[in-house]
Amino acid sequence: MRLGVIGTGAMSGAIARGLTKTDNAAQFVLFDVNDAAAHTLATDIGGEVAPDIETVVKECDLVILGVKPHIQRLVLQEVAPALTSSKRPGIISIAAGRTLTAIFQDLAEFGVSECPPLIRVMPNVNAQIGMSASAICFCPNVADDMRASAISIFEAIGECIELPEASFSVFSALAGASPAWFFQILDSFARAGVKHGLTKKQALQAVTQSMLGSARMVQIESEKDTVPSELIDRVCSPGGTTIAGLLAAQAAGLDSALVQAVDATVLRDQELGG
Ligand SMILES: NC(=O)C1=CN([C@@H]2O[C@H](COP(=O)(O)OP(=O)(O)OC[C@H]3O[C@@H](n4cnc5c(N)ncnc54)[C@H](OP(=O)(O)O)[C@@H]3O)[C@@H](O)[C@H]2O)C=CC1
Ligand SMILES: O=C(O)[C@@H]1CCC=N1
Repeated sequence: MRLGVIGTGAMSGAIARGLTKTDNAAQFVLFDVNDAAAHTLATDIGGEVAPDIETVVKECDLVILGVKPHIQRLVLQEVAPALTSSKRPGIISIAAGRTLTAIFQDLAEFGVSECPPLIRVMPNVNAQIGMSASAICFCPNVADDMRASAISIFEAIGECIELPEASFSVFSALAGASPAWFFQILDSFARAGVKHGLTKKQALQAVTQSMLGSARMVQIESEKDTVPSELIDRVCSPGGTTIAGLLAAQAAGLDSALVQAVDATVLRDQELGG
């Protein structure tokens, strides 16, 4: 399969780098206004750089639009002329907020009368190490084999669930944005460790391994229907250290800070939608 990428930045780069470490045999055709960015990625993954967007669209089976949401309309204007031929690639948007309807409305304004096969995916940056949590949804006209190809890409670089588009905003918060929050949480814990005398490296190693193990524990225990609150109780000894720390974190607004983070992300995602 020939996989096009328009906009070879942080997220597309993570997808491409992650995919080349799997046995998914995609051949990449890349384009970026920043020619150096496209060439760097091409060198890393063994792909080719196209001279323009039209070439990417004409040569590929699936094309990932990897530009920021506010740039997408501009890119769709350049994509549109190549979508009038009978062989049209699947267009995969990974942009936060941008709905399938908004994407088709833009294309229609640029002369595309019949909706092309449009696919929306919300991946995350951990795609680079095969650990993305991705959601996918499709326009009704996407053929079964194209759906399967798109799903196979995102399953190769982590987990991929089919989700109604209406749930994309909250998924974007919980899975698309959350890596940044977890990186922040790790960094904050590591600083607390430094405050108490560990080196930054020791502190980061301790808290990273603990977070990894805890996430895995939740995954494994959830198969037995054990919920996180039961796991919390297993750690909190009566009159012990953990409950003292947990209550202090809650008094400082831990729960409400996380809910507010999700609320703000959902709101911003919806603002970016049109
Ligand atoms: N970063 C993440 O973790 C995630 C991002 N996303 C989505 O992925 C998309 C890309 O985000 P991200 O990778 O962070 O952004 P980046 O800025 O890292 O990458 C975008 C790339 O597109 C290039 N570009 C800008 N304009 C054009 C154009 N007209 N034609 C071709 N290329 C262009 C940029 O070049 P230049 O830098 O020179 O402008 C840049 O190299 C966004 O829509 C975002 O919502 C989704 C999930 C997670
Ligand atoms: O910050 C953003 O808008 C993108 C979408 C999800 C993660 N990064």
